[in-house]
Amino acid sequence: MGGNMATRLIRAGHEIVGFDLSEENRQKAASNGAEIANTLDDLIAALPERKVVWVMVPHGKPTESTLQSLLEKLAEHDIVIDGGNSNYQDSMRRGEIFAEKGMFFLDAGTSGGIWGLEEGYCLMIGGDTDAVVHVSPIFAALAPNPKGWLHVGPVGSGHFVKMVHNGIEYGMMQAYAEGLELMRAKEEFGLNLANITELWRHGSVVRSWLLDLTAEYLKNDPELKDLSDYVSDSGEGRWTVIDSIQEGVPAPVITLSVQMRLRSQQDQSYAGKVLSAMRNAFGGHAVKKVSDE
Ligand SMILES: O=C(O)[C@H](O)[C@@H](O)[C@H](O)[C@H](O)COP(=O)(O)O
Repeated sequence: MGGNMATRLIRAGHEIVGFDLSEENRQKAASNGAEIANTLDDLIAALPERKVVWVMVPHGKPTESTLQSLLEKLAEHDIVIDGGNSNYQDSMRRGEIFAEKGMFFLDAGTSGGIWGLEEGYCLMIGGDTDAVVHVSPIFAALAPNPKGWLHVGPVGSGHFVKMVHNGIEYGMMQAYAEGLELMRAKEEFGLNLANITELWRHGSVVRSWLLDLTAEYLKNDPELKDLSDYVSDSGEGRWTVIDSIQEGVPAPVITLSVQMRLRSQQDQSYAGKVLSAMRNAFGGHAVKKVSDE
């Protein structure tokens, strides 16, 4: 994703120095017009004064260690932007540490995925206002249009808003998935789900980007035969649920959507086996064995 963002910035006339641990990614960025650094030190040395570094690495340890290195290597007034899906509480903590050294840390919740290069990225920015203004040409180039980026609040708020955005993403995805499964089960109507999702894209109340992508997928592969029903998760859904509990704000749809993800990640659930065992024990009801499947 960082490579695509660099490409979009270069297309808008920005000069980019890029560093990636993977040689392949470095070469790709070079072929798209970025100046390539072979180490983080080289990257910092190549940047002009009031250095601006955009970090786009997986959240957790990779982000933490990259930011720690930058803290040691950058100087007062420099600006670091974390565009990954970091936990907002980590971003608040990092904001304080950077501020102690007179540097600026901005958290940029970034939505757009693999489509962002052409469609633009939606950016939710947290941090110091002057620093945001200083780097605003970057946000303007990455966003689809002037309304596609926003300084939402103080440091941490960008990743908080992105976390909630992803919680909503979970709920929307789960609702579409359930509706499609119900229509598929109604065999007597022989419903064509590719045609129906395409239909809903035009004037329906439930049209959306997620629906656009679903309709396109089903057009090419209506039975989804090769896909497993295992659905991974990167953490933002879980954090949204934890936050809703801490804030005392009910979020039943998002919570159940996250629970469904977790269920999808189990093969044979132990809880299901326990239910089966109890039902058999109290009622003598027949059980289905793994060997029956
Ligand atoms: O807005 C976006 O572009 C997406 O939300 C993006 O950030 C990413 O695809 C998700 O983080 C996946 O999240 P899960 O792995 O939790 O489904």
